[in-house]
Amino acid sequence: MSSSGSYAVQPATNPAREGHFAPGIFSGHQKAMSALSGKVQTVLGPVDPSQLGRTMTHEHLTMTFECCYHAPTQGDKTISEAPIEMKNLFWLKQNPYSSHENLLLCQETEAVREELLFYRRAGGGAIVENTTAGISRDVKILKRLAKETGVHIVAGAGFYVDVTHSSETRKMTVEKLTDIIVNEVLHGADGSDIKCGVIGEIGTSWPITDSEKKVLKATAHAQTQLGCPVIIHPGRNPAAPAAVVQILQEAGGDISKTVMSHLDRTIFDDGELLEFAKMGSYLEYDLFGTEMLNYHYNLEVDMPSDSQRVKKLAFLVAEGYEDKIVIAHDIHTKNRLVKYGGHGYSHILNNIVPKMLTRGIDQNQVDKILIENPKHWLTFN
Ligand SMILES: CCC(=O)NCCS(=O)(=O)O
Repeated sequence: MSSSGSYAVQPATNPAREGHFAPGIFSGHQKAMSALSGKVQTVLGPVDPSQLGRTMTHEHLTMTFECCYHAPTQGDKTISEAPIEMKNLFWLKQNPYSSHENLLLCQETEAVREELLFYRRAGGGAIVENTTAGISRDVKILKRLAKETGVHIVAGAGFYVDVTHSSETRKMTVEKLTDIIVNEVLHGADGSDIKCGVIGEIGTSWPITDSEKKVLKATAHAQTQLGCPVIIHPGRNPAAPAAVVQILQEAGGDISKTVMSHLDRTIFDDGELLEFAKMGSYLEYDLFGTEMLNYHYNLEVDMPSDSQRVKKLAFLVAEGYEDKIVIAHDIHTKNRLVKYGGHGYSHILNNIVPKMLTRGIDQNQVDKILIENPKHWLTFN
């Protein structure tokens, strides 16, 4: 920021910024950036960061996950194709990706609306909705939900994992991808004027594909121009988060304003976790409420329990990372909703916070994790 409070555009000496925009377009961005500086951009418009309150930094309110359907064993084929029934809820908890119906969160807007009202009553203020291109983002529904529930909702710009990239997306240059992302933040997404307030979740696989590498570079370039928050979905390998950060860093991204999601199923070794933490991103434990015996996307992984997640948070706090931790549930299937016997969007506030307080994390640290860290991350530079 300049002393007059307006955003000072850096000279184009950063290689990540050079040559990507016609001067006319760039000065348009410059104007919008000064308006967003110091604000959080929700689907209802920019707000003062102090208005957010307790914030879940990684949720979905409407999306489809058919891209990631996991075929069940032969014996479970019938349940997998049937509508969801009470008697199959335990099966669904163990096999969430093997039921077609379970992957259609987009059919549950009324239930989600009701559950956001529970969330407000439980003391929740804001939700970051990470649905990006490839898993059916719908910012118009997000705007309606924000209006009807009073929950601040921040929508995500950009692209999910490679398997969802269209052939058109794959052919795009980094410049074109950057333009799309910048446009979703400055002008609106999904053919509307409803604007995204974060880039991501940007999807990556393991190994990271060529198309994903282009999207990561575009993410860094867009972030450099916008001064905005970024959130990443890493591949399922302990080396994946650092590999992503390296690509973002080399492309000029601001790692201190980037969240690395899904660490609960990605890095297990404490030494490796601390090595990664040193790279400077926010560290996100966002699968609270998910407990399953076999994690079908990577059978090598033992999905942790909520108690183990809390232990990891306490470890990171003890190691001095209380200013870098953020948490969420990452609800992305129907069975996670209260309507289907799941934990819903208020589980952390109702059940995990009291547990944190008995496991060496004090109220001030809880407030940092739920209020201060999300606020700083989400505020545009
Ligand atoms: C779209 C939701 C999402 O990607 N969730 C992550 C699931 S997992 O990779 O952690 O299993």
